[in-house]
Amino acid sequence: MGVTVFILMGPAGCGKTAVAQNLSEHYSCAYIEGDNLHPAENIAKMSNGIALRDEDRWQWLATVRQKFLDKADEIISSRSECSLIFVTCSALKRSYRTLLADVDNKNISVKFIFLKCSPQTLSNRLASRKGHYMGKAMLDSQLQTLEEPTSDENNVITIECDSPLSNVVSKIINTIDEKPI
Ligand SMILES: Nc1ncnc2c1ncn2[C@@H]1O[C@H](COP(=O)(O)OP(=O)(O)O)[C@@H](O)[C@H]1O
Ligand SMILES: O=C(O)[C@H](O)[C@@H](O)[C@H](O)[C@H](O)COP(=O)(O)O
Repeated sequence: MGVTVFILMGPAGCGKTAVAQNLSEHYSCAYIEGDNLHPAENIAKMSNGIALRDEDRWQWLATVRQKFLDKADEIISSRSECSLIFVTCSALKRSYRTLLADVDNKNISVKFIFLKCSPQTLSNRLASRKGHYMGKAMLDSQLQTLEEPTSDENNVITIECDSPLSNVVSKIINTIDEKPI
């Protein structure tokens, strides 16, 4: 049996968590929250409005990757019904995506879903989100760091996400199920 890992990616506020929760519910499949895997130092930095650097992110990305690989092994060995895993991870740079997708197991396929939003939408969503360490003030650095996936990154599906959540989730489900959008 093969497992497909879908990594919901994009800057803070694009909807990674909200979308992943909906998809995992729809498919009754696993969901891994990348934000929960940051080391405490990273959370402290972001809470204080300090943007992460590459050096802060490598270990975190390796942890995210290991977490979904372990989950995929578990699914394969238990012959679980659901062969999909949804992961939230900003994966802002191409080099981060390369690291995450570097999986030497023909039974595990890694794909990215880029939740593409206008800066205005991101700003509005971060302003209204409550109780999260990542404030609106960090948005500029997120957008500066973001390397939008290019057409040669053939493991990336781009979904326009300025529309309501239900619409975004439906578009992704249709794509995963290979129905016309
Ligand atoms: N498509 C959408 N339309 C409206 N609000 C959304 C949409 N996607 C997410 N939100 C809301 O925007 C905020 C940020 O979403 P969240 O999932 O936390 O983003 P991320 O995990 O990418 O930082 C949350 O309050 C969430 O409920
Ligand atoms: O690489 C980074 O700078 C961080 O991972 C960042 O991109 C991520 O967005 C935070 O974890 C905040 O969490 P939210 O994305 O849920 O706002």
